[in-house]
Amino acid sequence: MKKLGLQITVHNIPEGRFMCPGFIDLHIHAPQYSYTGTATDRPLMDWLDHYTFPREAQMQDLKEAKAQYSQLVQRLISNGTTTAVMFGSLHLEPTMLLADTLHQAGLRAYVGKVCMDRNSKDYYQHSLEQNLADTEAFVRHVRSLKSTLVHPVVTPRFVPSCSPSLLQGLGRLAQEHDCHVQSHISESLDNDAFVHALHPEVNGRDARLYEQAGLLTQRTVMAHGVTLTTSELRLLADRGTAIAHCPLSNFYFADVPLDVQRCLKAGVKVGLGTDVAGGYSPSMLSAMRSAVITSKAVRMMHIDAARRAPASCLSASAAGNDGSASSEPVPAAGSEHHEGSASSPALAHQREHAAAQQQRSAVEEAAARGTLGYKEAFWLATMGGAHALGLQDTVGSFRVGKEFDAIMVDTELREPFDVFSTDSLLDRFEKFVNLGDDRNVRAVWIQGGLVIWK
Ligand SMILES: Nc1nc2[nH]cnc2c(=O)[nH]1
Repeated sequence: MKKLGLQITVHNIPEGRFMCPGFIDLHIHAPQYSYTGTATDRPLMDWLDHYTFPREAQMQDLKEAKAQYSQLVQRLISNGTTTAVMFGSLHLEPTMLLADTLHQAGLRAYVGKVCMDRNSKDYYQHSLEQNLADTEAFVRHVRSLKSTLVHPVVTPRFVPSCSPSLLQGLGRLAQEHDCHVQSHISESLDNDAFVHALHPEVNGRDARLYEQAGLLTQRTVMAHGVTLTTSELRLLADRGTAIAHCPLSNFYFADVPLDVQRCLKAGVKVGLGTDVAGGYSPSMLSAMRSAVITSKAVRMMHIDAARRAPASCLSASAAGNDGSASSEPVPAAGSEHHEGSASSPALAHQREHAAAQQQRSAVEEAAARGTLGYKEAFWLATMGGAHALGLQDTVGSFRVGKEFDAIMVDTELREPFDVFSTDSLLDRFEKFVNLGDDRNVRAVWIQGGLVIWK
């Protein structure tokens, strides 16, 4: 280093500590931080009206907003989050203040003013024109910070809150200003029912409305997507639109779990989000654990469905996934008798035997489905998020030429887990992912700058 004329201090990392890439939280609502850990008792549409809109509206008190946003940003960094994709609130000033707070703290962030022009109370919705004008003003404000870390995001809240004209206008703004887009898509059955009542012309499908408005782009991150159909997943993949998987909040709102492997197989980019306050933890370690548990639950559901499927379904599914006929079709139990058939006990026994065999195969097939482990969850929380944001050459892993967004993890604290001489470095890493918390995150760097040292 001296030869190169560089003044560099070399630090040796003590035994029991390691560095890893910082976490990328792909979906979080900043003005919901104050009630994180409470308000876990209502379904989505009710939860929004009852808790969320009133609390977000309180951000108009700029002193309160400053206090809450500063605390949130410190909490995120302390937990090892180095990039966050954030919803602000409906109002312009508090959301500009949020962007300023992120800029001052040095957190890498994509942040948006929330847009809503229907289906809320008057105190928490604006006209189409005001939403568009404020979004433009917000984009200009963030760009005026000249930050390489904080970027504006065009942010329609979700279809129930945004008229088609607003969606269209926001699609135009995103294109004109070359911005990222964030929203919610197909989050729950109550969302889908609401959208169906509003838009029977597109069969109530969020994806169709976003597509029509030009909001599905390669810079779009859509939260949830649990009820997306296969053709909608293909559409997202074609457009380069990513899904922010928010497994913890899905347990509360979603009705069905997101099958991450199905999304990845369809070519959709997937990362992880905390979805504070729908998700009650701001920690990405918690999001990783919930992602692993969700994928185990998806496998359980497949196994259970195979176990419960009546023989008639199994004989249909035994036709194979490609729809081709199986070599020995098994008439369904209780189906119309065929020539010289059920009267023979031997034939009935043969059918029962074949059906049981098919059921065993279906269960085995379901049990053989892969699930996410801690390594895959960690990948989603780092490289998955980086791909979702188009930052795969900038952050998410350690590679020459990337920016240094990193955390130093200490596993020697005896808190909140123990390590033993028998533990390898990989064991320590797995314990951190499964058992660790912010106490283990001893230092955080973003774009090479130290932002916390504890
Ligand atoms: N989880 C969640 N879903 C939403 N859908 C629309 N708004 C929200 C929100 O604030 N949180």
